[in-house]
Amino acid sequence: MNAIQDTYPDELSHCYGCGRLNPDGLQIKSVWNGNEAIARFTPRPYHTAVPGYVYGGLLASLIDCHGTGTAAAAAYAAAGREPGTAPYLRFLTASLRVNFLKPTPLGPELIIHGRVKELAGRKVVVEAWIEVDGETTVQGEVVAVQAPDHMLANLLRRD
Ligand SMILES: CCCCCCCC/C=C\CCCCCCCC(=O)SCCNC(=O)CCNC(=O)[C@H](O)C(C)(C)COP(=O)(O)OP(=O)(O)OC[C@H]1O[C@@H](n2cnc3c(N)ncnc32)[C@H](O)[C@@H]1OP(=O)(O)O
Repeated sequence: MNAIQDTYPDELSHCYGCGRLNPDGLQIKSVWNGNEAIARFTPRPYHTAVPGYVYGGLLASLIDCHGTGTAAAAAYAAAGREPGTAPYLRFLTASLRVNFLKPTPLGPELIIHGRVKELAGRKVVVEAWIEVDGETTVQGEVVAVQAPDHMLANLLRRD
């Protein structure tokens, strides 16, 4: 199954967290299964907080971009539309809350989960959490708001 980020148009694919066209970014891939979205990410040694543990800012970035990706996938599904089709359902982070429940070990693959708590109008509230070796170490919530048309129009204008 395609990741939602692989369906974003090129102009909206430069985000540090989730843009497939950002060679220095995290390039996370969120796959929607009809119920939740899952992304997998293995931190690099330079993503260190203290030796052996993952930097919290990276974990927040994973929650952030997986949250906006989950919102996009869920919004297309709710509208009965094919992901990535225009007019684009692309979401910005209005609010990001992250709780670090316990230290996240550096080395193993992280599994990032995203589920929709609320979807109404242009707003999607996503609960997200990070699992490593079967334990949840981070829990968060993203309020994602659909990018207003005037913002998209500026970026998508081709002249
Ligand atoms: C980075 C800027 C890009 C600009 C160009 C965008 C076009 C490209 C689009 C897509 C590319 C995406 C690239 C990936 C992004 C990955 C994640 C990030 O890093 S995003 C960067 C950090 N986030 C921001 O910089 C947002 C800055 N904030 C804003 O621009 C506005 O505040 C925005 C669009 C988020 C909302 O403004 P409104 O005027 O459209 O919203 P209203 O109509 O007032 O609210 C809609 C609903 O959302 C709720 N809402 C709005 N802000 C909220 C908040 N902070 N907390 C809770 N709810 C909030 C409201 O209560 C309302 O809810 P009710 O419909 O009444 O239920």
